[in-house]
Amino acid sequence: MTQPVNVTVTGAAGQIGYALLFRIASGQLLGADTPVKLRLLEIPQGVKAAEGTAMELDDCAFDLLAGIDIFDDPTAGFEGTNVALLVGARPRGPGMERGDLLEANGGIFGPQGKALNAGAAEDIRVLVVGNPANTNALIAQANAPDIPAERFTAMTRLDHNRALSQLAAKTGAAVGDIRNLTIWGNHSATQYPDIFHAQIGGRPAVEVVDDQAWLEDTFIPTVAKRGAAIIEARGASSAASAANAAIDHVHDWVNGTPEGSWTSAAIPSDGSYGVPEGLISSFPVTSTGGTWEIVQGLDVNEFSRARIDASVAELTEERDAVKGLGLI
Ligand SMILES: NC(=O)C1=CN([C@@H]2O[C@H](COP(=O)(O)OP(=O)(O)OC[C@H]3O[C@@H](n4cnc5c(N)ncnc54)[C@H](O)[C@@H]3O)[C@@H](O)[C@H]2O)C=CC1
Ligand SMILES: O=C([O-])CC(=O)C(=O)O
Repeated sequence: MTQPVNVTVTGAAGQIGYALLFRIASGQLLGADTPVKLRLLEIPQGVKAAEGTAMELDDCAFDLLAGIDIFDDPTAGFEGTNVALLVGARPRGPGMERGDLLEANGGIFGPQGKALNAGAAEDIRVLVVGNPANTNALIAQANAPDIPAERFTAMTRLDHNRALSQLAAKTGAAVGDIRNLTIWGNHSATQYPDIFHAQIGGRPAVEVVDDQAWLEDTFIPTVAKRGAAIIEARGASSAASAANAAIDHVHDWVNGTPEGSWTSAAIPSDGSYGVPEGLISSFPVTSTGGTWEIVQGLDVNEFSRARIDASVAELTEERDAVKGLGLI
């Protein structure tokens, strides 16, 4: 049997944690041949609930689950870890401004970055889910100077999947017939879901849709504001769909994206498409050999350019704010 892979999940006792852990343990994150050891990291108040989840994981008798450990200290929680899913974050409370939220999360992602730097395995890969995900990833990365910068990523796969589903519903196509959608920018309401390079059953998606008003007035805002719509409907933020997207992101990162198609992930910019180098921004990406690469050479029309620029401007502001707070 192959060596188990150590997977640390922070915020393990939260709603996304509950939707995520069972799927990791069943082999959906890394594949049906890869045993996993789960490391659940919580704050002290969350440890008891994490213990309950661990009992349930035991009760599933998953073949691939080689062990579960629970921690309330990041240094111990990230010791030897290969895959870190940073889900736990400080939600925005009443009256909190963006700056307050960034500062509160700096208190989480700064120490977690240091702990990853101190003890994670050589091949560590980090996915940040906790919001504001892109900038939290930047904070963790800045605190982990010995880990290659490209190992820090943030999740826009939920946005990507939401866009796929909306496009399928509009056109009557199967989700599996749609290729090469892109989410650009920040995981926030400024994100830009781009269908200009997408294909549906081999035809350009814009041609199949043939409805610019729908694109501008329905598709883009529906995808960008879906998180808020879920909160409104469910009384709680997306959890199972967020966990599903985290599984998709890491699975494709480790096992590769299918030939001839790309997905979306927020990864450190190398300056491509005019996104300032170092910002953790969503791009069209493929993965081969365990490394994300930005899809190059796409024409960006004026409509797309303005929207990409607006989201990237927000990311730049967030970066400047955390820099001002001394968090990076
Ligand atoms: N990127 C994306 O697409 C999405 C991101 N999110 C974000 O994911 C995050 C988690 O969401 P939920 O699971 O619904 O929240 P939740 O509030 O149910 O759970 C969060 C858990 O994190 C724990 N936690 C807080 N600080 C921690 C720390 N320093 N170390 C370890 N654990 C810590 C809490 O005790 C709690 O159990 C939120 O920030 C949410 O906004 C949610 C949906 C989609
Ligand atoms: O909007 C939220 O607070 C949760 C989130 O990130 C999403 O569902 O996309």
